[in-house]
Amino acid sequence: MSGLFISFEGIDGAGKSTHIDALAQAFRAQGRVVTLSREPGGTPLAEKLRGLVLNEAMDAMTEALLVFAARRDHVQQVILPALARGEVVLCDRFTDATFAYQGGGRGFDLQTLGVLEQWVQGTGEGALLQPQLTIWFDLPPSVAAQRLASARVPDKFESQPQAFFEKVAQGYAQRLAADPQRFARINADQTTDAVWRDVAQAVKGKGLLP
Ligand SMILES: Nc1ncnc2c1ncn2[C@@H]1O[C@H](COP(=O)(O)OP(=O)(O)OP(=O)(O)O)[C@@H](O)[C@H]1O
Ligand SMILES: Cc1cn([C@H]2C[C@H](O)[C@@H](COP(=O)(O)O)O2)c(=O)[nH]c1=O
Repeated sequence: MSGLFISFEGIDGAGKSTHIDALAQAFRAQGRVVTLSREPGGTPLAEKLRGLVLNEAMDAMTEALLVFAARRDHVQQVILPALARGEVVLCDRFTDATFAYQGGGRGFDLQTLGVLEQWVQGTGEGALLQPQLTIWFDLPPSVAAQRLASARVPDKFESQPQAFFEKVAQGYAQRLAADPQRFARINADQTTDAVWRDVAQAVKGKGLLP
């Protein structure tokens, strides 16, 4: 069986985590082995870098370099081996988040991010490791802020103003426009059941679940 790589994206509080476990269960019910992971993070080293990125003040380039360093370790240690074993890798965020947060939100140069993407995810002869499917939970920043206000103490990104998340959302929209086949855009401003229905439909629509 060939490996399958799915990523989940959206602004903070968009509702990704709520559905990743449910999708893992759906794949396990089909007899698939599932690797659940997240970015930044997913390895001991990358989790240390996550702690820095989410808690320390730094400029946009430092943030970009740290998330790509974490990604390199994660890709080498976890994602590629799991795909080689034929597993389903469900990853809470991947490189689209860097283009959205560091590129869109922070305004860091997109061309430089493209070079780093090639370095970190290049698999030879110009090919790039990318998810087969990216599920983008699209939620207005005002709604996400309301959801998060009652959910947890905000980290460095979650404390950003609404205008930052408007730019992050534009960053995601640009990534979708550049690679529409890979993306499923989900209206996350619905009940949890309705969002799950759309998530399941997106995965089935790609022929990844019966
Ligand atoms: N459809 C929904 N309607 C109302 N509340 C929701 C919905 N989906 C998730 N929530 C709630 O919103 C909050 C954020 O959800 P969740 O943690 O799944 O988002 P997330 O995208 O994983 O966020 P982050 O990326 O910041 O970790 C949680 O309290 C969750 O219970
Ligand atoms: C991969 C990645 C993530 N971020 C930001 C986005 C979120 O605010 C946090 C991760 O927190 P989550 O609760 O696990 O969603 O990190 C980023 O700025 N750049 C990235 O590449």
